[in-house]
Amino acid sequence: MLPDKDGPSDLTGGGIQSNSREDPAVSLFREYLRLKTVHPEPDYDAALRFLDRMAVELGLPMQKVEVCPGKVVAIMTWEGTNPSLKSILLNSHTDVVPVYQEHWKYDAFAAVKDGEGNIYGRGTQDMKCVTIQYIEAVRRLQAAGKRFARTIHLMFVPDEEIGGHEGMETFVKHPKFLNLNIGFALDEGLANPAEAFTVFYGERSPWWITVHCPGSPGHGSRFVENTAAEKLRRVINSFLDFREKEKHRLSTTECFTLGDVTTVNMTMVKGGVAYNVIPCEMDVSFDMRIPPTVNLQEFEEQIKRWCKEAGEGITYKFAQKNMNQSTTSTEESDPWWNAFSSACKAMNMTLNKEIFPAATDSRFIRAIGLPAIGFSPMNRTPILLHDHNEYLNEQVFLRGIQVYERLVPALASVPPLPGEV
Ligand code: MET
Ligand SMILES: [Zn+2]
Ligand SMILES: [Zn+2]
Repeated sequence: MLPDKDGPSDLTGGGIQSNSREDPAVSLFREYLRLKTVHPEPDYDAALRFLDRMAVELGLPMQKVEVCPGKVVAIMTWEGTNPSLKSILLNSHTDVVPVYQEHWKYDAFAAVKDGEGNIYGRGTQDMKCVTIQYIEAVRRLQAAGKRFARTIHLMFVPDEEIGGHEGMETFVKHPKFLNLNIGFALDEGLANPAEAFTVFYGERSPWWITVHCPGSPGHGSRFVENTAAEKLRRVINSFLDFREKEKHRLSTTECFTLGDVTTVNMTMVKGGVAYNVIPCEMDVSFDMRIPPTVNLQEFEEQIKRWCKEAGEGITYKFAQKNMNQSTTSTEESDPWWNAFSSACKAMNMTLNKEIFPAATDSRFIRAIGLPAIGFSPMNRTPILLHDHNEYLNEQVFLRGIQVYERLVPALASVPPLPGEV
């Protein structure tokens, strides 16, 4: 491994303080990146120990709720001067996706910083940056002696990357979640390679489907009728022809982003036992992401037709089927959006409003009727989440703290809404 410019002591992690030229917030970020909260066996205990220490440093109480065995949600609370008002949620997940280490320039869990200040590591963009930015913004606001009317909760959840079933999806139904009395939530977004920042007011619905094709078996040397493979081919053709159409619609429609079309990707195929035995069944799986503007009932009818037209006995099963298409208001008259967008405007930030192309825990928050905005303050940054060599520049990271230093007060100072005391 190449030594980075702060010297080798920096790579040891733990409590060792790095070179004095580095901002302590950057050192803390790099320390958090070194925790291996990576699937399939995330070290959630390490994250919880880290967060415990942060809560002590910030002098904030932290509750831990074990929503499922071994799956703990941690919540730090900075009480407002009027705690009866609805609170602000700053949400982040602690888990990260696996890496193909052989394709990385550096150890994906060493948080190496290169000569340009780019910090490499799994989670630099998704979304350990945001976790530390929330913490650092709160630390600085406290140091400046600030207090706000509304209570602020910093929530740290497990399992987002594997669907959130034993994380946010379960926790939003828990009485302790309702006790938080949340009025508005911030969660993750995406980097933007240009000068603007992207904000997300809704998400596409993830549908994960496996289509099962039964067929007549027989010897591999014959023209057997009604084989599983023939049916599988028609199914694949229907799904992938639709994929082509949507891809074309995206490339030919001005101002469309990925969030505005349906993506379909064939991600798994299964079947067969030997070269010369025609199999009696074959399965194919697709990852589909459907924009909130699509009628989901009609979309499923179309899938049914594709299966029916492909031959007899074809069935399908969903592993993931999100039916909630709620979006969050971005009308100027909406008090939350107004506070958010005005604070950004005051910092001369340009915002691009989009539909999130993938899925985040925001979908569970919106599904219970709460407004949520997906936002990770990373401009001038290529979108590298889940990719090899994921990185974030330290200057962009530090600027993000300043962004939250303005956003959090604006949201926590939204005047009482109709119905609030
Ligand atoms: C659909 S579960 C969410 C897992 C991950 N965030 C994704 O969008 O793929
Ligand atoms: Zn994420
Ligand atoms: Zn992710």
